[in-house]
Amino acid sequence: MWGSNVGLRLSLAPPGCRPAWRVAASGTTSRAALRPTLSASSLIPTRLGLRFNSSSTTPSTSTTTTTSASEPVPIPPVPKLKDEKPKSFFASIAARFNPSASEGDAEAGKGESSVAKLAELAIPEKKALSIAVGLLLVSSSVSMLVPLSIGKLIDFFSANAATFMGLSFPVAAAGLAAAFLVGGVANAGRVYLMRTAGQRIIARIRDQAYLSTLRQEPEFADKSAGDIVSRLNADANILGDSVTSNLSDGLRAVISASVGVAAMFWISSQLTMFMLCVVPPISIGAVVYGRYLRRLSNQTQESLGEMSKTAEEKLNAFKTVTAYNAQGLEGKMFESKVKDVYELAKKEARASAIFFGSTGLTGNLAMLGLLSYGGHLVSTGAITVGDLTSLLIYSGYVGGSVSGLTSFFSGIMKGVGAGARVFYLLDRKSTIPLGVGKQLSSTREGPIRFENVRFTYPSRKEVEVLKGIDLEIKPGTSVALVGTSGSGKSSILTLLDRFYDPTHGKITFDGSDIRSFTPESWRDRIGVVFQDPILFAGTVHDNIAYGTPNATRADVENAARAANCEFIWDLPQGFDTVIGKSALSGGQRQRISIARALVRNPSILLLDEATSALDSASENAVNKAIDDIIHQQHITVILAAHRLSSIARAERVVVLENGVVSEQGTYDTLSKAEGSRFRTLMAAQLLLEQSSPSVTVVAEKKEQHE
Ligand SMILES: Nc1ncnc2c1ncn2[C@@H]1O[C@H](COP(=O)(O)OP(=O)(O)OP(=O)(O)O)[C@@H](O)[C@H]1O
Repeated sequence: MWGSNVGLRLSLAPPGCRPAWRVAASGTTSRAALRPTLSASSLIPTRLGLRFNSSSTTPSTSTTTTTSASEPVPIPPVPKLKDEKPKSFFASIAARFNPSASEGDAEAGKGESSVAKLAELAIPEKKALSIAVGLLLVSSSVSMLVPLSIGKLIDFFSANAATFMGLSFPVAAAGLAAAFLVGGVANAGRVYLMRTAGQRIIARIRDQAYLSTLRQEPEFADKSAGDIVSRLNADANILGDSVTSNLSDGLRAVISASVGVAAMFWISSQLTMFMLCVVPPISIGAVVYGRYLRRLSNQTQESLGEMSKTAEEKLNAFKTVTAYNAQGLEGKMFESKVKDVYELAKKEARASAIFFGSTGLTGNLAMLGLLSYGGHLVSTGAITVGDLTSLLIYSGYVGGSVSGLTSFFSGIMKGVGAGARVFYLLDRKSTIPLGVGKQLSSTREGPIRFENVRFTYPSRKEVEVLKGIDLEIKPGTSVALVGTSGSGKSSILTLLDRFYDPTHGKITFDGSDIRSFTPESWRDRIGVVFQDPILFAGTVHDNIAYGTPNATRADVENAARAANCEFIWDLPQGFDTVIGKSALSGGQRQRISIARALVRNPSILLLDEATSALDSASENAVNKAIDDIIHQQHITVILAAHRLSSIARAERVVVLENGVVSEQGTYDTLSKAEGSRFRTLMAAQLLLEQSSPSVTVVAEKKEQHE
C-alpha cells in the first residue's frame, strides 16, 4: 500500500460493499509537493529562442471525492455446442465428404468435422426436430398413397367394379380425402417446426460466434472485422438452413425414394429392376457435383468476406475517400470484388446447369424406357394399366426424390463450407485467453517492471519493435514515454494492457508476471485512453460508464469532474445528451474518454496522447485533467507523450530509441544535460510544435506567467 505521507489515499470499501475509490486528504506531503517544480530554464534549448515553462503544480488538499466502481461485469464464457465428442458415424461421413479440411477447420487446428458439428447444432432442437420428423413421416406416407390410389382408381373405373379397395366408392373417396387432410396439416406443422428450429439454431450460432469473437485478442478483430461480420451474417444463415430446411427436404426425399422403390417392387419387380439401372450413374454425378459445389461455396463465401471488408474499410474512411476524389477508384476496387463473387457464382451456375440438365435428360429417357417396357407387360397381362400408371407416378416420385437428395447433398456441402467458417470463429482460441490465470486482488500494489522485453507484432514478424526494454515504474508515479514516431511508445501501452504479450522477457506487477493473472482481473486495474478515443452511440453518461455499467450518476459525474469535463454540464441535456447529436470537439471527446477510464477506479492509467494538435483551449483542458490525475490521485500514470506540455508534467521521462530505453530521468535533469538525446528530441519536437498555433500560445502564456 502507499505510504501515509502522501496527500491522497486509495481506500477500499468495507467487505461486502462494492469497491470504491476514495480520494481523501491525508498527511501533509503530497507526491506533487515532493516533485521539483518545473522551470523555464530547465526546459528548452535556448538556441531555439523559445522557452516553455510548465506551470507550478499545486496539489489540491481538500477534495474528498467518493466514486464507486462497480463489480467487474463477468465476460460470459462461450458455451460449448455440446460436450460429447462427435459420433464416429458423423466423423466417418465427414471424412468421406470433407477429406481436405477447409481453411476454417485447418485454422481451428481441430480436424474435427464440420458435418459432425452441423449435426451437433441440431441437438438442442431435438424435440422440435423429432416432432417435425414424425409429421414428415405422416405427410410423406399420405403423399405416397396418391400414386397407388390413382392406379387403383383407373382399374376401378376401367373395370366398372362395384367396390373400390373393398369399400363403396363414396366411403373410399371420403377416406382418401381425410387422409389427404391429415397429410396437409402434418406438412404445415413440419414446415413451421423446421423453420422455427432453424431460426433458433441461427440465433444460437450468431450469439456464440460473436461472443467467441469478443474473447479474441484485439488484433484478430482489427484485421478481419468485415470478414467476421460476413461469417456472422451470410454463413450463419447458410448453416442454419442446411441443418433444418435442407435436412427436412433431404429426409422427405429419402422417405419418398425408399417408400417409392418398395411400392414399385410390390407392383412389378421386373420393371423396377429396369428403373434402378439408371440410378447409380445419377448418384455418382451427385457426389462429384456436391464436392465441386462445396469447393465453390467456400470460395464464394471467402470472396463475399473480402467484398464486405473492402466496403466496410472504405465506408469507415468516407471522408478520406471524398476528400481525395477517390470515388471512382473505390468503385472500381469494389466492382472487382463483386466481379470475383459473380465469377464464382457463374461457375456454380454452370455446374448446376450441366448437372440438372443431364439428370433431367436421364430421367426422361428412363421414363420412356419404362413406358415402353411397361406397355409390353400390360399387353401380355403381367400387370394392369392401373399398375403401370401407379408405377410411372412412383418412378416420377423416386426421380424427384433423387434429385431432391442431390440438392440436399449440395445444401449440406454448402453448410459444411459455411460451417467451417463459422466454426472457426467458435473454436478459435485467443492468443491471450480470458479467464486463464489467477485473479489479481484489487488491493495488491507494487511496481511495474519491464525485464528485457522484446516485442514483434505477429503481423509484421520481420521488424522487432522493442529490443530489450528494462524499466521500473513505482506505484503512484507518472512516466512519460517519449521518442520519435514509431519508436514504440504505444506498443508499450498495448503490452501493458495485454493486447499482445512480449515475444521475449516479461512484464511484472508486484513481482508477478502479468501473464500469470487473468487478463480480466489485470485489465480491471487499468484505465486506458487511446490515441483516437472512440465514443459509442448513446448518451454521455453511457459512454463514461462504458465497461462500468453499475456506475451511479454520482460516480460518472465525479469521474467527469476529475477529467475536467465541465462542458458536459453545459450540454443541452447534460449527461443525458446523446453523442452524435451534439458536436463535440476532439479535446472534449478525449476528456470524456479520460472520464471513462477514471470511473473504473483504476490504479494504473495508460494514456496514449493524440498525435493531432488540439486547439489551445482543449489542450489546456486536457493538460489540466492529466495534471489533476497525476497530482491528486494515487494512480500510476504512463503516458505515450507527444506534447511538450504533457511531457513536462510527468515525474519521470523515459526516452525510447531503436527499441530500447536510451535515457531516463526527471524532466529537469534530462533537459539540462548537455548533449542528451532528450534535448535533441525536444528541439525537434519544438520545431514541430512551432508550426502549431496552439502550442505557441501555450508556450507564450507560460512565458508571460513566468
Ligand atoms: N498493429 C500493428 N501491427 C504491426 N505493426 C505495428 C502495429 N502497430 C504499430 N506497429 C509498428 O510498430 C512500430 C512502433 O509503433 P508505435 O505505435 O508503438 O510507435 P509510437 O512511438 O507510439 O508512434 P507514434 O508516436 O506515431 O504514436 C511502428 O513501426 C509501427 O508501424
